[in-house]
Amino acid sequence: MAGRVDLDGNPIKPMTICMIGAGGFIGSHLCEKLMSETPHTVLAVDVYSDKIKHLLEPTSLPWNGRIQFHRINIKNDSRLEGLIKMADLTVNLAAICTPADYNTRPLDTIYSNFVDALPVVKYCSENGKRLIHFSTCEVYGKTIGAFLPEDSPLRQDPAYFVLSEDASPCIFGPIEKQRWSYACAKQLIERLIYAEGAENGLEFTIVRPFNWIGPRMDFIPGIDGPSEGVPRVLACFSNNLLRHEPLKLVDGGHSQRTFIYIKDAIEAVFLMIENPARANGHIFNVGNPNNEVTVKQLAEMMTQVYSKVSGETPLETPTVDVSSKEFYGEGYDDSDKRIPDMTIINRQLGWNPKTSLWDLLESTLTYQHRTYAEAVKQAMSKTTAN
Ligand SMILES: NC(=O)c1ccc[n+]([C@@H]2O[C@H](COP(=O)([O-])OP(=O)(O)OC[C@H]3O[C@@H](n4cnc5c(N)ncnc54)[C@H](O)[C@@H]3O)[C@@H](O)[C@H]2O)c1
Ligand SMILES: O=C(O)[C@H]1O[C@H](OP(=O)(O)OP(=O)(O)OC[C@H]2O[C@@H](n3ccc(=O)[nH]c3=O)[C@H](O)[C@@H]2O)[C@H](O)[C@@H](O)[C@@H]1O
Repeated sequence: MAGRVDLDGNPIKPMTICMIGAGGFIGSHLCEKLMSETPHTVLAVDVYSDKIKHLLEPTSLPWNGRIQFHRINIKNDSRLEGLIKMADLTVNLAAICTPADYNTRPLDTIYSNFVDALPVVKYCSENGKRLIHFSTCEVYGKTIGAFLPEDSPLRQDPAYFVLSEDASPCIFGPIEKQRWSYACAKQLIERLIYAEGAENGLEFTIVRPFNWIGPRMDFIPGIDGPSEGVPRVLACFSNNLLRHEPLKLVDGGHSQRTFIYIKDAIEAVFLMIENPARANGHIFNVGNPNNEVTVKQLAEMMTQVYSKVSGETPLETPTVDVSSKEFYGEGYDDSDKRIPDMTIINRQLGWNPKTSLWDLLESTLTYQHRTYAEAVKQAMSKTTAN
């Protein structure tokens, strides 16, 4: 750890980071890397700590004293401002960010992604503290190309689908499509942070993750989350594979996504944390444009990879189509395609993703199998016995 320097060759001083939402998927990976590779201190704020328990106990861990857990709900806790004041930097990850909630719990979604983030922005601005705020690629909504005729040659032109921070519009569906409650709340908090920067000098960085996936993402329904819960696609498909049931393709699985390995993405956040002069005032796409698939192709690849890591033969019919209304309920809508423009992050931080989709699925599904296969088997045999 000694002699660590930033991208401009300046020594990196140890800092204190207030990380809100540290107990979630991204937070757990960020805390892990900060503890093992840097001398920084983390004030970890969340309502849950299960995913970072291995970093908090036992007290003999080499980073003992450099990570403190604060069980705080940021909706209503006066201790938050004190923690932000104690820190050099605040990283805000707290959010409701599972699509199944956007149309079924739109109020909670808007409060979580906009209203609850307001005090965090305010405290950072008033106390002259730096903020890294987690937004989403969903702020782009749909591509311009989605509105062209199916056979238009312009659909192949990157100008109509590549999503760039400083040029692409944000295209959401009508209000009754409540899917967009999340994207709209995230967009408004981005605009507020940007305005705090412009009018009051807030030092900020906004991160727009593009489908980061890996171990510890969300939950497996009925095992470490509610049986009726609907997590994001990686956990939905993992759950189907663990239970030997067909993977459900919403509206045929034609939507396209680019998936990036969490460990590649965390490298980018690291560079932002330790290179404030290059990261402040910027909005960054963080994704892997080389890993594009349709959801149907993702299902097929996950089926193949899972068979390899588990040694189990895939089902004869590995997928089944389901309507979005049946799967998510009224008010669902979808982003058609998500290719991140990498120009700004390349220029500012020299960062590029490394891991192919096959490789990231192999390590992630190995983890899923090792962590959950036995528990799922036991839960299923109990259900059969009853
Ligand atoms: N994973 C991705 O690919 C992805 C993509 C786009 C955007 N994001 C954004 O990144 C952030 C983190 O995402 P994640 O995948 O780690 O999600 P996550 O749900 O695993 O983590 C969010 C954490 O915030 C905590 N939290 C929520 N409300 C809170 C509150 N009121 N008080 C205290 N803690 C609270 C939750 O308990 C959870 O541990 C979110 O803002 C999300 O919108 C993630
Ligand atoms: O990860 C991101 O970058 C962002 O996008 C996600 O949104 P989305 O990609 O639509 O969510 P997933 O649940 O991962 O679904 C991906 C696609 O798979 C489909 N899907 C999902 C689950 C399933 O079982 N079957 C299925 O076909 C969905 O309809 C969607 O088209 C979430 O909104 C956020 O976590 C985040 O902001």
